[in-house]
Amino acid sequence: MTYTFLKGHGTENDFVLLPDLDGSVHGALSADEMADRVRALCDRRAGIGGDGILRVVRTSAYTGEDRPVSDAEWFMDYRNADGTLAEMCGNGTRVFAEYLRAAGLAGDEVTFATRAGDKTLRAADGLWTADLGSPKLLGTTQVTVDHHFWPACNVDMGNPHAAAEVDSIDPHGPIGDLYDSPVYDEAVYPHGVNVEFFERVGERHVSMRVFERGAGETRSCGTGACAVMVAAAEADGLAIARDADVTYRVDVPGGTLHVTWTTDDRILLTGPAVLVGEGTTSL
Ligand SMILES: N[C@@H](CCC[C@H](N)C(=O)O)C(=O)O
Repeated sequence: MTYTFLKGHGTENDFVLLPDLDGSVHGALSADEMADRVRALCDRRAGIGGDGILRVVRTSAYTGEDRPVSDAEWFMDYRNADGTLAEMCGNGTRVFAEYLRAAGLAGDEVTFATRAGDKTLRAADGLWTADLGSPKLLGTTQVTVDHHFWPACNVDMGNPHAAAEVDSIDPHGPIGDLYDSPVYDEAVYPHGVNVEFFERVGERHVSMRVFERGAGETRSCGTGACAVMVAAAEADGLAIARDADVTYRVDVPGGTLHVTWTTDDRILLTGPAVLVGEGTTSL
């Protein structure tokens, strides 16, 4: 059986998109079969290659047990490259919105369902801004690489994050190459965690690297950038004492994102979304 795919990315966090509007293409697969298909598609040598999958399906046509309760027409069915489900993907929301717009299924503003609730995105000046809702600051935890350890801010952006401020994110420094997951507290994160390391570049300007749950080190992570911004803003005393919207620039290996924390406690993620091509596959 062949089916259509597209390839896209947001600051080089790259995805295979699977249009499956009425659920008839992938909906009949068992959970294990779908996980196998995701791994095959995301394989960078034998497949298309990607950090994850964005399946585009009508909310009413999604047959998974975790079907969201939502009036939104479209559901962003996100899966990590290793086949696991994830609640949220910030860069993915922009690429998903870009696909809907390019396919004539939405305009410059769209709301769709995700496993972390409905998300609204708006396009302006060639970028998309995603309203990712309120962050949850859950205290301090610890992450370790080799014999180095750092305190990290536990931030829930719909998916779990540990954001650690460090002196340097240089791969030749203590963080190293991030081939393996940093060690984290499994009691705090029983379902795994995305680990971000960030360093200060200037005022309200940071640079980060990330080890993503289910994907390894990636070139960007949108929710990770939001978690980093929240951690930096908290350290800067802006988590509570915020009398105006606050924006941080977050540099990632694949580009630049901007994250705004509004006075009404919402996180807005702004960045690019690119569709690079499409084709058919039988993977
Ligand atoms: N890259 C994404 C996050 C994707 C999901 C993550 N790996 C998880 O398992 O929570 C982003 O841009 O937010």
